[in-house]
Amino acid sequence: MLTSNAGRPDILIIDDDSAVIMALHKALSKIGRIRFASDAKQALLLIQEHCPNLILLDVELPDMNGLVLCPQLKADPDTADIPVIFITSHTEDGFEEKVFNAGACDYITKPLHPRVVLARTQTHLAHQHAEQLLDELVHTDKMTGLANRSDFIERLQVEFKQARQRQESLTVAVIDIDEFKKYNDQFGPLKGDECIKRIASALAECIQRPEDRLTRYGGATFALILPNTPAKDAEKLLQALLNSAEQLKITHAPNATRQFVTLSIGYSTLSHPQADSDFDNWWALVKVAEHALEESKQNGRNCHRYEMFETTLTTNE
Ligand SMILES: Nc1nc2c(ncn2[C@@H]2O[C@H](COP(=O)(O)OP(=O)(O)OP(=O)(O)O)[C@@H](O)[C@H]2O)c(=O)[nH]1
Repeated sequence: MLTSNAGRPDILIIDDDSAVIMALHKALSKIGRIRFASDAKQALLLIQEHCPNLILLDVELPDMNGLVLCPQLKADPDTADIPVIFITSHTEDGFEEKVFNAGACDYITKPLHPRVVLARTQTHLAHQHAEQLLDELVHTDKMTGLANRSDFIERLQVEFKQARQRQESLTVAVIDIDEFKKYNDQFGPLKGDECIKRIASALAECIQRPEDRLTRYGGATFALILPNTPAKDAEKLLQALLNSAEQLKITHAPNATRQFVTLSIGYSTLSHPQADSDFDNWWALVKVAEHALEESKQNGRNCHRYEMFETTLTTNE
């Protein structure tokens, strides 16, 4: 699903009363891009097309009660984080509780006061923006700007599950800078950091599909998740990664095996998973890829090695 651009928040109003829509539009058009839906069906289509930053939701919609729609949005990982503010004329006892139980972050009662609508909307947009920044911070490697190890672990679990549900293959590659200790010892840690950053950028440039995830897995090690990718397709990309690092021509330490800095890669693939299989040992796939990496180191480095992943086997680590 597409997400909204950070500059101008996308606000979705779901209401079938044109007077309410006009009033909300007037109050909020200066701070965001406003879209409308007059029923739940249309709203879901708009959300699917472009994920809004905030939703203003009427309780009584022609085709569904807002108190039913809101929990549906909260149950879907793609829409769970969108703040939902109810617009309502209900003031009876217990209603407030129902709204928050449905997953709303707030509610505004009619008649609408433009300044109150604006203030509440801005508060929740600011809160959502801060949460997004925090999430980015938690999942990003500061030095390279790539996703970090926590992101890798979380994403791999999601991709592993999806690969089984869709019965698609999933490839994981572990990529390591060769003899990096020698580089560090020769040129010092600052130059070492520079080298890691240059390699990270070169690798990132090779990744074309948005669903492929390159992460900094450890010090001088990267990991790549390739959803819906059989081993033979992964091989082409991995060769391109090896070439991209070599082409940087970063002079290695004099005692290193090669004149320029190179990479070694190990990879493995979850092939033809069964949808009903209860095998969910995603970590075993990483261990097999790591084992293949060791093989490539032993085979002279600057190469990739594949190792078959047996879903009947488990690792103790
Ligand atoms: N400059 C710098 N060095 C790091 C960073 N993280 C890890 N390292 C260093 O990277 C080196 C990795 O070396 P090793 O994994 O032991 O092995 P290697 O020298 O790469 O040898 P092979 O893996 O066998 O090719 C160690 O010297 C770490 O101290 C970092 O963020 N910056």
